[in-house]
Amino acid sequence: MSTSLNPPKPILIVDDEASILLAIDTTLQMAGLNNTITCQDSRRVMDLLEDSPVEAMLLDLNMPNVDGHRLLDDVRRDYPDVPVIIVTGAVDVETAVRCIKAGAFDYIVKPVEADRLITAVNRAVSFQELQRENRSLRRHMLRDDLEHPEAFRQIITGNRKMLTIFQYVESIATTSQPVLIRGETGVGKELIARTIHRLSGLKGAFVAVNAAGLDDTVFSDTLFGHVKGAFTGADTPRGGLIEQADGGTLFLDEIGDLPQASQVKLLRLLQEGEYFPLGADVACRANARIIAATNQRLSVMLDEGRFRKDLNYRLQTHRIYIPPLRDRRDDIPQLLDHFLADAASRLNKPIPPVPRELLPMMAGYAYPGNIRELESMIFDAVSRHRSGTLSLHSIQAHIAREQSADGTVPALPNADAGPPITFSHRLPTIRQATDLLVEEAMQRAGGNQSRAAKILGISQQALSKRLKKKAG
Ligand SMILES: Nc1ncnc2c1ncn2[C@@H]1O[C@H](COP(=O)(O)OP(=O)(O)OP(=O)(O)O)[C@@H](O)[C@H]1O
Repeated sequence: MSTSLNPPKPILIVDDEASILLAIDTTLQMAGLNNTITCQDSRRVMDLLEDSPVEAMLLDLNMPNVDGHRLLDDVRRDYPDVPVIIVTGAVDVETAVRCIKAGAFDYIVKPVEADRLITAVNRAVSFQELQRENRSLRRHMLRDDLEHPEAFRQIITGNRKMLTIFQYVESIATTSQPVLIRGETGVGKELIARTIHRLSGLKGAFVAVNAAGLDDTVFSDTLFGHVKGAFTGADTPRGGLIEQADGGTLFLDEIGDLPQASQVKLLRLLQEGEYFPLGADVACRANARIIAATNQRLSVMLDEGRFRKDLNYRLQTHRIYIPPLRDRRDDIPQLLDHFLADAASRLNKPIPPVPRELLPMMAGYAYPGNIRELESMIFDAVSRHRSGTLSLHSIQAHIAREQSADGTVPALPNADAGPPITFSHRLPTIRQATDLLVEEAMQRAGGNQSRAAKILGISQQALSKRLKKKAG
């Protein structure tokens, strides 16, 4: 069995027997599918469909007046997008084959088993979602622009790959299926998750849970809550965050850190739409869209058996990979302007003019912490700024520190201790200063031209030219 959020359109149940209508309706309601319409008079079905579009239809075959076979033909002809699930007492294979040939989506024999019914309805709802998503994707690919650019305002980018992600986000935002967002730390996974929620039209809240470092008990208590007496100190029952996300989005960050036992519970939540608060014997139903994120390579974790394959499979109905900043360096100038203005406004300062060297320096760095790192480098520099142009000192020191930490280049001695260059009374000529800089960079890079070029914020070819000129 799999679960769905309530579909946007109702499920129409048609049967001439009131008791069966009630039984089917109750089964769906108990499974959380409470957007239904029931109809006992088959003559009204086509009018009903004309008045209000439906997500899927459950149809009895043997009914007085208009029978199910005829209705199936009419619905397939006028509403070919509506999946029709036949629910009938007829057990013969010929009838089943005839219905499937006529375009029925599924065929269920009475007495109806709850699991079988819910699976069929969820399959029909997922099918509809997929259809909507396909249509939306096609629309977006053809349009090549965004329908709701305002929803992406907080995400600064002009990068082609990111814009394609935005189009994908628009096309999946309204489905209820889970989304898995992958990408290194600080690339903007939560920003994208929030944007999906904003575009989803869901009325409930966006609730974020970070799974990093939580053991199974803490994770379960945080997410699912507990009943009174579940553990020492649980004096009152408490609802979990899943309750707060009811009708909204639950954002599970750092999903790769989930302990195995919690992975099983999350799988149940995704598959059955159910969870157990700690200490409870009776399951509760959840109605939240799940978005998960990870900065880990799940493929490696899957191979090593640290992440469940079934959970991975269930989570990644929709997958988004956000590239690291070093793979979209064309965004750096825009981000720089944005974070300068943002830091100045938060610190209540005017936006400082920046030296020409800043951009090349920033463009040559690898940003292991991605956009969060860029943001904090700029904030730090602006907070230290007093007057004149922005000092590069803190930024240079940060880059040197990071590069030495990951072994890219040897550390700058006392990088934090003072201004990066001190001048004697007589200034060097530009040529002399450039030669000295190149020499120093080559020394710090241990003779490696590509590293030295990175330190200097120029291309390797440009450095190589300068070295040749110097030698000549
Ligand atoms: N394109 C962007 N434009 C503006 N700000 C951004 C952009 N991408 C990320 N940020 C900012 O960078 C910071 C990190 O973003 P976010 O928390 O969404 O990243 P993340 O990938 O979820 O990180 P983590 O894996 O560490 O949880 C936030 O302050 C966010 O506002």
